[in-house]
Amino acid sequence: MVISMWKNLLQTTKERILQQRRMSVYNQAHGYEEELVKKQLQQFAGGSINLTKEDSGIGILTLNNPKIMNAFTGTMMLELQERVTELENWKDGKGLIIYGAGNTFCSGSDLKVVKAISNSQDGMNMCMFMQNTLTRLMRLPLITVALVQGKAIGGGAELTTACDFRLMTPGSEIRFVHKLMGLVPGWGGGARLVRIVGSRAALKLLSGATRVDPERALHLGLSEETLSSSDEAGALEEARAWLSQYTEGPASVIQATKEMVAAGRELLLEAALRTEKDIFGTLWGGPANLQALATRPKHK
Ligand SMILES: CCC(=O)SCCNC(=O)CCNC(=O)[C@H](O)C(C)(C)COP(=O)(O)OP(=O)(O)OC[C@H]1O[C@@H](n2cnc3c(N)ncnc32)[C@H](O)[C@@H]1OP(=O)(O)O
Repeated sequence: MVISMWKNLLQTTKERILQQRRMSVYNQAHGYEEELVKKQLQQFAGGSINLTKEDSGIGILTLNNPKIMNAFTGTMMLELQERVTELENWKDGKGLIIYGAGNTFCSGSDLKVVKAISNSQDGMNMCMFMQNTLTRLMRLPLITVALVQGKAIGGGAELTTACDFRLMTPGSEIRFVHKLMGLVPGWGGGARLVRIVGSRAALKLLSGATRVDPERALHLGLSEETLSSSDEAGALEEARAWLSQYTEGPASVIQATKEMVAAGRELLLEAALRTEKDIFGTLWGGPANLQALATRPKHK
């Protein structure tokens, strides 16, 4: 009886955590009609977003539209949402690397799409769609890395900020060019950049449309490390090795760790503490915890 009540409570807690993770920033109450937005984005086809899930628990997400520097068409935006849904449901997942095909990261929105939807309502719809998707990406229970080769420009720079970490290859750059387009970031990259580098550095990068090379990115805390390889296979291998330092161990523990940090990053202290308690409750006395106790570990 007590055990079954405990199991029910645990299940309810897990469902609440899952629900929080999938919560969208925008819904109908904000005048956002997702099905209409999807129909419109469907008209702008090209490129793809591919996902490979490796046995190690690391997923590789490829932005694949190299003819236009992996710029996002409408169908790529839709596919990104689908892949994020798939990753939210990946029970054995622990980490994710996002990179661009053809040795370059992403040059933002496809300018053809930008021109075609240059009225205010359509622009706002695309902005809400991408904010919803990138917020869910940021909240994935996986440790995420943007592997920046070549250029991460405009929306591409914004996408890097939805990842937990950025790794850059020699000669690469991250650049928020929005000002030069008469814009500000709209995919959530402005708000996230402030949280990563602080408001003063963010203001400089955005108002100067500054080219951020690997050295400067390291100095600002925008990048974790400059990799030594510039070629795709070598850089991916280095990124995998870097990420593996943090994904060793059971998926349940890695996922809980990421969710706890995401709560600490996003919520006010009391709400973050309650979430930490809920997440702790999903692990305490669980298989990984019992197995660790059985080995009577010493952490010398
Ligand atoms: C969310 C808000 C946004 O993202 S607004 C969009 C912001 N992005 C931009 O404005 C990027 C514009 N493109 C550029 O500045 C340059 O193409 C960059 C990315 C610096 C690359 O320069 P470079 O290495 O010399 O290559 P390139 O110019 O020859 O480009 C190769 C082909 O790709 C194309 N391309 C590039 N970016 C886009 C894009 N965002 N949308 C559509 N097409 C793009 C170029 O036009 C070029 O094509 P083509 O060879 O001229 O047919």
